Amino acid sequence: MSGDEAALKACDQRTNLSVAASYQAENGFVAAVGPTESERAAYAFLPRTPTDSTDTHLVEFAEAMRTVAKALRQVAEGKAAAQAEAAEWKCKYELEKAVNTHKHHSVIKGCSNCVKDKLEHLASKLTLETASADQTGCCGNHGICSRQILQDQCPEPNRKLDDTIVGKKAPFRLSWGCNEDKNGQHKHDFVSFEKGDITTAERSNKQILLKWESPPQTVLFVTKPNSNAVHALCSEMVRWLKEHHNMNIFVEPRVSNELLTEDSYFNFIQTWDNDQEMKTLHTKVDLIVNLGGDGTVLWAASLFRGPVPPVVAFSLGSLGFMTPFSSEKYRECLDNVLKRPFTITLRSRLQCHVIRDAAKDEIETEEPIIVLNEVTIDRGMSSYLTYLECYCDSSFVTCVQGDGLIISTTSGSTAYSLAAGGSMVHPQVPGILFTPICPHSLSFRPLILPEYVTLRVQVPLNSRGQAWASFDGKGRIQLGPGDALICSVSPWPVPTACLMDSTTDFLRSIHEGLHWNLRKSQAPRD
Ligand SMILES: NC(=O)c1ccc[n+]([C@@H]2O[C@H](COP(=O)([O-])OP(=O)(O)OC[C@H]3O[C@@H](n4cnc5c(N)ncnc54)[C@H](O)[C@@H]3O)[C@@H](O)[C@H]2O)c1
Ligand SMILES: Nc1ncnc2c1ncn2[C@@H]1O[C@H](COP(=O)(O)OP(=O)(O)OP(=O)(O)O)[C@@H](O)[C@H]1O
Repeated sequence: MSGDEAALKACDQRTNLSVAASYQAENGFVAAVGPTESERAAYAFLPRTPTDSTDTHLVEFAEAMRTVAKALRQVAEGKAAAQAEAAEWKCKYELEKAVNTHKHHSVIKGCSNCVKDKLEHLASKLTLETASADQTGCCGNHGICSRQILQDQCPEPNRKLDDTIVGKKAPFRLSWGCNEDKNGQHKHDFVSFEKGDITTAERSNKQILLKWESPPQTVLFVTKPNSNAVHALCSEMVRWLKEHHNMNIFVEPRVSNELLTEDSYFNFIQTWDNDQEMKTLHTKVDLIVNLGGDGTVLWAASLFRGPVPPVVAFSLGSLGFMTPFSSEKYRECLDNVLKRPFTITLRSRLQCHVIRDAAKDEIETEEPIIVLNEVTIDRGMSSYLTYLECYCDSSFVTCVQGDGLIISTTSGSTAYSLAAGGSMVHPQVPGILFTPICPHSLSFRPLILPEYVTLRVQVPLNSRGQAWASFDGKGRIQLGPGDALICSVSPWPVPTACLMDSTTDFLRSIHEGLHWNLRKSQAPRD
């Protein structure tokens, strides 16, 4: 029995005894019946518990319990803070490791600085508000602020065989609109305190434009399986891209087999054999072409745990919140995307770590699990309520008692979180959604928290049942009492090409996909 449980039991016993003793004393049969062990304890207690003070003792007891609860919460908060800090350090370590790996890779190629710059730019989470002027001059072109984030023009003396097949990645530039202030100076800082006055800088137009610096050369196809229509379209598009744009084509191993079985014409397509090769895809692929529904976009994103190339998603599913392009017009669309600047939505992702109680608070050594929609913690097969303690950084948020909890990105806000009563949020709003599933409480409204926080969801040691975490609806992991899940925004967003722009596409998807706020118009007055 733990110290807390012992304290609880002692308080409980004390209260029961005092109530029993006073009842017996008041009813005059204490002396008539032979004393049992508990009665003897009650007699011993009697001098200290006057019969008229039962209520006082109950109040004292409640206060003692509050103190115990407060102490326990403080301990848990301390633990949460330490673990959140550990998670943050782990993320920093992983980022640093990634930078070093790429640095090493590029030293071999004789180009250390450019790749390091690339990663450092990306690692800064594309913090566009605080970007410093680049060589072409910030706000140089008609108030459009731009930063070159990918530049790969260094000589590569030791190219590997597959590099010669694939060629090097096409450099591109990201631009976003911004307003200039009276002096023609654009304020990069989000908050300024010139002359002691706190002000937020004018909001920039955060619609981001991607412009290739040289033509992209390599496309990866990610396609929905078990669909004849998708397969036929994929083989037609691969042919077209090869014949009209002379592109290098990557496909998944499954699709490679299908295409090669179909026709030896497809001998030029490339694929990968193992996870290690898959992990280097982002260094070869300029663009991802996605054929399927939202689930296929989730799948494509899951292939890239680090940087993700821009995704052009053709709608071949039923809803299509993240798939704005029509497959009928694929030639026109791909011509545009390959040759002209196009707008993108930067969709943030969440990185999740599981901490096992048995592992003495150390984060599981495996890499973080990255989600584009959400991580869900639910009760699985258990018929008990889930009981989850939630912390935001080191502050206690709440205990979830219900079917579970969804921690969602803004892109995921139109998926499971929406079904559980969460708000729909524009994908470029920097936030994390905290949405309960069937909470057994009348007042548990969903929350939206800022993107910079670390969330921790803990299954308490005295939980009646297990909890289960699933990631974008897949890969369920069991969480036992004492286990915890830690989530924060990943530094690697998914850039998806827009049909129009981020806002127009978002509103279109909620109108067309969900018939949002569709109502017959009120009849005019007679
Ligand atoms: N009650 C629910 O609404 C519910 C339950 C479980 C899972 N889901 C969602 O399904 C997702 C997995 O999708 P899947 O395609 O692999 O499974 P799936 O094939 O079961 O499809 C689930 C549906 O969710 C839609 N969807 C997925 N992501 C979306 C998004 N960001 N915005 C709007 N709709 C979206 C899909 O278009 C599809 O119609 C999970 O991430 C979760 O969000 C929803
Ligand atoms: N390349 C892939 N490899 C393996 N599984 C995939 C791949 N692409 C998609 N899937 C899975 O196939 C399922 C269906 O895909 P998707 O959601 O794109 O199609 P859909 O259900 O027809 O469309 P919608 O989601 O719009 O209703 C999803 O569960 C998804 O995870």
